[in-house]
Amino acid sequence: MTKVLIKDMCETLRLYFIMGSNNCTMDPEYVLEQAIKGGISFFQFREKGTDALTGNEKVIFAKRLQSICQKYSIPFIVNDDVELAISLNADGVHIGQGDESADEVRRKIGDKILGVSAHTVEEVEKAIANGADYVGIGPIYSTTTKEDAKSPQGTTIINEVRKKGIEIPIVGIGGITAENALPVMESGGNGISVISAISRANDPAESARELKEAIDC
Ligand SMILES: Cc1ncc(COP(=O)(O)OP(=O)(O)O)c(N)n1
Ligand SMILES: Cc1ncsc1CCOP(=O)(O)O
Ligand SMILES: [Mg+2]
Repeated sequence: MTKVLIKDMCETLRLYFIMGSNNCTMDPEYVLEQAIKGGISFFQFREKGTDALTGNEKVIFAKRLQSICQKYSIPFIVNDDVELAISLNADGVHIGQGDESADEVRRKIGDKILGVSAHTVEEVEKAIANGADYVGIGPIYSTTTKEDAKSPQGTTIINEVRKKGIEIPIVGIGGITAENALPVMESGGNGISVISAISRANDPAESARELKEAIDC
């Protein structure tokens, strides 16, 4: 896939689904395909934590999910593992404050999409200086999906970033559901990123549809 143009990034980030094998109660390939049918616009492969696949199994699994994304023209982003992203020719990489530095990752991935997690306005400014295409801000609400997540911070940082006139595309993350998604957009977010709201839903397609409706109104 060719690089998503920055001007299209805000729209593309609208419903960002993140998933690894240990986030699913059903077959992950089925979950991803259903999520796409329900309207997700962006996908992050995040294979980490308890029972996560490693080595060749992780690579094979990543390729299967990537080919589903390619079939539907959904950008395929790899979490943390920059070398995997490069070897798969993924559309991009998402890194956090504790991962490899953003400027180093930008140097390695050229013009692929670079997403960076940020928890303060200063971290957002630094991510921009280092070449981030978008930032993930959170946890907005409380989450049990990420073992080492910080305390929930609500939408305050998103508001602060926008009040400073910073225009980088922003997605909120952490504990987001159809019921609490709208404040993320109202505070200046361009999209929501979710794991469990879709990966653990009985009907992932319906859940994605509900999330989309919640932010489309
Ligand atoms: C869109 C998005 N935002 C934030 C994160 C969290 O990244 P990080 O802080 O590096 O934590 P891990 O996901 O690596 O555990 C994300 N993955 N995606
Ligand atoms: C990866 C990540 N980063 C901050 S919170 C979080 C987990 C989000 O998962 P969920 O949508 O299930 O709360
Ligand atoms: Mg990370």
